[in-house]
Amino acid sequence: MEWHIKCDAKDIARYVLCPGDQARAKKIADHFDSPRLVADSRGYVVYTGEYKGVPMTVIGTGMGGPVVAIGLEELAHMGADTFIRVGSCGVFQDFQQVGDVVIGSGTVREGGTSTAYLPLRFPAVPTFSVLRALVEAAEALDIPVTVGVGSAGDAFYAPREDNSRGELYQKAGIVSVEMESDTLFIVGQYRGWRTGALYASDGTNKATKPEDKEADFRRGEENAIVIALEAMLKIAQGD
Ligand SMILES: O=P(O)(O)O[C@H]1O[C@H](CO)[C@@H](O)[C@H]1O
Ligand SMILES: O=c1cc[nH]c(=O)[nH]1
Repeated sequence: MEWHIKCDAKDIARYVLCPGDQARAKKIADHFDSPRLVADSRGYVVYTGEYKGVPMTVIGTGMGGPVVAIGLEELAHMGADTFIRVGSCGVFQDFQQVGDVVIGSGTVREGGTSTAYLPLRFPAVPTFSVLRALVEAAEALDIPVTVGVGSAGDAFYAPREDNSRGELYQKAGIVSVEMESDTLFIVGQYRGWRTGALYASDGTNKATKPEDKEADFRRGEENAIVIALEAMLKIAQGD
């Protein structure tokens, strides 16, 4: 029995979707046939079921690098080896709207947890086969996505002296800001897991917001969920 995620290893699938938001984990599990809540401890909620015949697990980790590292390490102890983060993000580019889906091709490492695994000179990037599966799933579903480099760090409400960081990231073409992909990619690199990540834009960092931000975000969230599920299905079918 793992220390934080209390369940039987036979309740964990090899293929894992890992949002931060526990409510999103339930939404993902609702796409499974016969989803079962297999663990609910220390803020982690874990469901296992089948998606189109393939056993999959979804974990709502909560926010930030430490809980992702602990949660996924314990799932890996129980046999998981492929992880797709289904997250939300803020954005930097003028063309990006609330509800857009971003697929991460890399992450600027601003969080602390990943540095306990590999120094900052290691790039935080997804596994190519997972990135490709995500892009192909989006194309097959005819859902437009932005593929690009994002950023992830620990401090959602960090005080900023000025907007120089935002201006730099906009100029450099950075397309997302969230809190877990740096940890996911680096811990995965170190442990030999396959990882990928996509995010629904909540537009937090945009100056102009659409009238109905909530509805637009929820549409993007559902799009990210179905892209992730279809990508994971293709990965599993290829194994
Ligand atoms: O929607 P999730 O997956 O939680 O991701 C984003 O949302 C949280 C912040 O609001 C952070 O966890 C950030 O990474
Ligand atoms: O970390 C995050 C997540 C969503 N939106 C943001 O602006 N930041």
